[in-house]
Amino acid sequence: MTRFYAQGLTFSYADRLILDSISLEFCAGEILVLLGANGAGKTTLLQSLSRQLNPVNGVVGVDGRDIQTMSRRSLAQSIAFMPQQENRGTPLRVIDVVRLGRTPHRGWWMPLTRDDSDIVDQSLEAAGLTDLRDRVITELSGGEWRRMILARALAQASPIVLLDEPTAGLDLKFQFDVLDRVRQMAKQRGLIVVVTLHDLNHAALFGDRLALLSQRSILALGSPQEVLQPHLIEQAFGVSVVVIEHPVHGTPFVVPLGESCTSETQQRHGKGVPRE
Ligand SMILES: Nc1ncnc2c1ncn2[C@@H]1O[C@H](COP(=O)(O)OP(=O)(O)OP(=O)(O)O)[C@@H](O)[C@H]1O
Repeated sequence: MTRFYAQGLTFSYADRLILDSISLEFCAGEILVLLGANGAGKTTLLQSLSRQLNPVNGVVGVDGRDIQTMSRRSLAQSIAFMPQQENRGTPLRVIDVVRLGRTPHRGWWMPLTRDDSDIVDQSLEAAGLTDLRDRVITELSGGEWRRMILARALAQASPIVLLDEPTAGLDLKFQFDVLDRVRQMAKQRGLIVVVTLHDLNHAALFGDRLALLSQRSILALGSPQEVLQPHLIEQAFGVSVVVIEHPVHGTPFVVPLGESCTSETQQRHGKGVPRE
């Protein structure tokens, strides 16, 4: 079983400290969701975990090996990363881009094996792209494009999958479909999945553990029930919320009340203030 961890991870842009000595241990079969306000450092953390960025201090380790010492190929065999943004580039077909996910396993010059093709097909299906496999990528919508980048990351079939806002720009159905598929894969294949999300209720539904980033550190780490508490959310996002139980799933369900939660606001929502 793969071991993946960050120890004392510190990152700065010039003299601006973004992450201050972050330590995390990731578990196989688990989805860990990174949460935090805009600019809290979620993408920076994911990029540091995948060696897109080099920390000024600390170590990211896979099975006891510092990722800084790994070859590009061996790193790509261990860690798949779905970026938040990417240039649209040349007019390839969707299937050609997803096939690129297999490169760390076969090299540029080797033809796809039957296994490679099966994995590509499964990844296209998981991202709901089977019908769009021959579409030229310059003709994709924003959401279709994001799903293609996700499919390419899944096709890498690495034991560690890092997804930066995989649901951004997706419609309601695909927001759920994609997270559900990723969760199934994490459980079936024992993957380590680290994902950034902005929707706290999606995080509660799909995350096994949540890490809430604030002020360059991890403010809270634990189950959705442990992390999605009003005082922690207010501290991280500056928004007052109430947290109720999801009527179907029983998970925490966060209802924002707004930036300044006055007794007047609460009264309007029928919370906390007794009627006269
Ligand atoms: N290339 C860069 N040069 C300097 N500062 C940067 C650079 N990229 C990001 N930053 C800063 O680093 C901080 C963390 O950015 P990051 O993208 O990690 O935040 P985030 O939590 O992912 O935000 P969001 O929710 O908006 O995606 C922000 O203050 C951002 O302005």
